[in-house]
Amino acid sequence: MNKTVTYSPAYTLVPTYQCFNRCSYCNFRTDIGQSDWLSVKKVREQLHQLKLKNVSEILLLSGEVHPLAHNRQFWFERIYRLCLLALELNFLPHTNAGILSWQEMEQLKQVNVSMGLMLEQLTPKLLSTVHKYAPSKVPQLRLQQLEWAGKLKIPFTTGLLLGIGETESDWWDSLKAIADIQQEWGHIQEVILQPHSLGNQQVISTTSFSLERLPEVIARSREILPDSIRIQIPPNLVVEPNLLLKCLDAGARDLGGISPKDEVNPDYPHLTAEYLQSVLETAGWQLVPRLPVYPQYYSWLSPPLQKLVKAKEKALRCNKLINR
Ligand SMILES: O=c1nc2n(C[C@H](O)[C@H](O)[C@H](O)CO)c3cc(O)ccc3cc-2c(=O)[nH]1
Ligand SMILES: C[C@H]1O[C@@H](n2cnc3c(N)ncnc32)[C@H](O)[C@@H]1O
Ligand code: MET
Ligand code: SF4
Repeated sequence: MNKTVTYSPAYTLVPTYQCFNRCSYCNFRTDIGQSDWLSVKKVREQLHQLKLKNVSEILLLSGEVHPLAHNRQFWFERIYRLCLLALELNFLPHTNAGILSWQEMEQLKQVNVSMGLMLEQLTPKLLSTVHKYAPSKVPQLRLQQLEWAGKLKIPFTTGLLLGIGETESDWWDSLKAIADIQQEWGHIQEVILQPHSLGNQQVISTTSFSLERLPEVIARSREILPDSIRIQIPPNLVVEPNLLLKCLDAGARDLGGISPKDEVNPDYPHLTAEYLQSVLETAGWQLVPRLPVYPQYYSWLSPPLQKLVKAKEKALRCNKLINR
C-alpha cells in the first residue's frame, strides 16, 4: 500500500469577514459594516514577507455580500484583485467565497488554480435550524455551484460539515450527491470531512461533532466516493494522534491547507508539518506537500497559470529535498 499523505503549505487571506448569512455555527463572520475590508496594499506587505517560506497556496476565504447589494461588484473586484496580486507574487490562489454567479465563477477561473465550496449537507431540513438565516446554504444552490464548476472545468474542493443537526443517513445522501456530480464532470479533487467544532464566537451552544465517529464516516465515504476524489480531514480539529492515525487507516489521505491561522476555527491552532510528520511516521506514513491543483487537471488551466504551476511544482520538489 502507498502510505503517502498530502498537505498544502498555505496562507489564508480574508477579503472580508462581513457576511449577510448567519450560519449559527459560524465563528468567522461579522455583521455588515463591523469589520474592515482587506486592502491590496496590506496584502502586498503580508505576501512579501512570505516570499521565502515554502508556501504555495493562498486560500481566499470570504464572508458574502448579498447578490443584489450595491457593493457586490466592489466585493467581487477586490477578491479578483487579491487573486491577481497573489499570482504576480508567484503564489497559487484557491478561492472559497461562497455562492457566485456564473460570470463571477468564470472570471475567477482565470486567476485561481482551483476553487472550493462546501456542500455542508444535502438535507433541506437544516434550513429551518442552523441555516435559517443563511440563504447561501440552500442545498440545491450549492449543488448547482458544483455543477457550474464542473461545466467551467474548475478543479474543485467540496465537503461536508458534520454534526450540525443532520442524521447518519443524511451523510450518505450528501456523499452520493457529490459522487453523482463527480461521475458527470470529474472536477472534484478533494472532499473535506469537516467536524463541526465549537468556538467562542458562535451563537449556538450545541455540541461539537463526536470525533470518535470520524473514522467510520471516512470508511463509508471511501466506499461511496469514486477513487478519483481524495478525502481530506483537518488535523487541527483531529489532534489526538491515535485518532488521526485511525482516520488514515479508514481512508483519509490529505490534511488540507496548513497555515499559520485557521480562520474558520481560530480556537484550534494548526500543528506544524514537522510535528505531524513525526506522528505519522510512528505508523509508517509519509507526509508530503502538494499544490492546490492536482496534476491531472493542469491541462484545464490557462497557459500562464499552467506555467506558474509547473514552476511551483519544481520548487516544491527541491524544497522537499533540501528539508530532508
Ligand atoms: O482548500 C480548501 N480548503 C478548505 N479548508 C481547509 C483549509 O485548507 C485549512 O484546513 C485551514 O482552514 C487553513 O487555515 C477549509 C477548512 C475549514 O475549517 C472550513 C472550510 C474549508 C474550506 C476549504 C476550501 O474551500 N478549500
Ligand atoms: C468555510 C467552511 O467552514 C465551515 N465551518 C464554518 N463554521 C465551522 C465550525 N464552527 N466548525 C467547523 N467548520 C466550520 C463550513 O463548512 C464552511 O463552508
Ligand atoms: N462564506 C463561505 C461559505 O460559508 C466561505 C467562508 S465560511 C467561513 O461557504
Ligand atoms: S459560514 Fe460562511 S456563509 Fe455562513 S455565516 Fe460564516 S462566513 Fe457567512
